Amino acid sequence: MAGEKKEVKIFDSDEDLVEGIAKQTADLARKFSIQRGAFTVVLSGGYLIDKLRKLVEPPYVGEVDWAKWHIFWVDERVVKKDDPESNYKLAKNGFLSKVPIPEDQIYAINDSLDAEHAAEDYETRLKELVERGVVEISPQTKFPRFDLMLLGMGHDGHLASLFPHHPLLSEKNKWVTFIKNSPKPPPVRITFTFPVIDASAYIFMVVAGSAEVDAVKKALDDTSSDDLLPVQMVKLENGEFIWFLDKLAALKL
Ligand SMILES: O=C1O[C@H](COP(=O)(O)O)[C@@H](O)[C@H](O)[C@H]1O
Repeated sequence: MAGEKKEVKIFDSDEDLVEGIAKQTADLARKFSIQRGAFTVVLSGGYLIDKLRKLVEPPYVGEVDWAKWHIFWVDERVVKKDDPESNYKLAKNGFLSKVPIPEDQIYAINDSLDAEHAAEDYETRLKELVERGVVEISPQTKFPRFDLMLLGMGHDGHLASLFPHHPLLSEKNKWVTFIKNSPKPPPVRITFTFPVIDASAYIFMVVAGSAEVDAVKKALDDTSSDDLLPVQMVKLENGEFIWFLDKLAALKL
């Protein structure tokens, strides 16, 4: 695989969508666990977590080698882990508490730090995991290369905490950065940068329901615009970007 491969999958029902996500995630988990003895997975917040619900049911829950999984967040709100706004809490309640991933392989942000230091701390911890060979490094760009990012998109086309027209869209050096004026509350967050997202081996972009129908249309049909949505700015250097859409999200395609 060289460059970016794109695919759009449209599912007739929510059940088919969650089944499709579970099957392809389990297939990738097997592939990477065998190939490299680890499977590094990056989660977003939002309703993505609910769409992982089949993975925690038979047959997947019993077949997946959860001990190989390492969990990261593409973005996190700078709040305590038990705050209702926490992406960690969302994932813990909806997914992580239902599968036997070792606790020390779940890399939540340090919620005792302010945004700037939490971002620095997360980047330092990622560097240690690269040193230990848990997280791969892109040979081309030297940014960390995660096996799979399971992501959602906002109705304004944002992914992670990379919002339209925000200066963070042009961050080229940092792995993890922070934002204090997020247009979507809460305002203070940390986020992976584009170079990290672009180094991924696989991205599953999961969009369901009608709220993002216009963003999906623009993202997929209006690729030559000079006003690109953040999701359109992803350029995988050597990876596969797969859209998982339900019929409502794909209605205008
Ligand atoms: O604030 C956020 O929003 C996006 C999209 O969320 P959704 O509720 O529209 O699914 C999410 O991907 C991101 O992780 C989160 O912090």
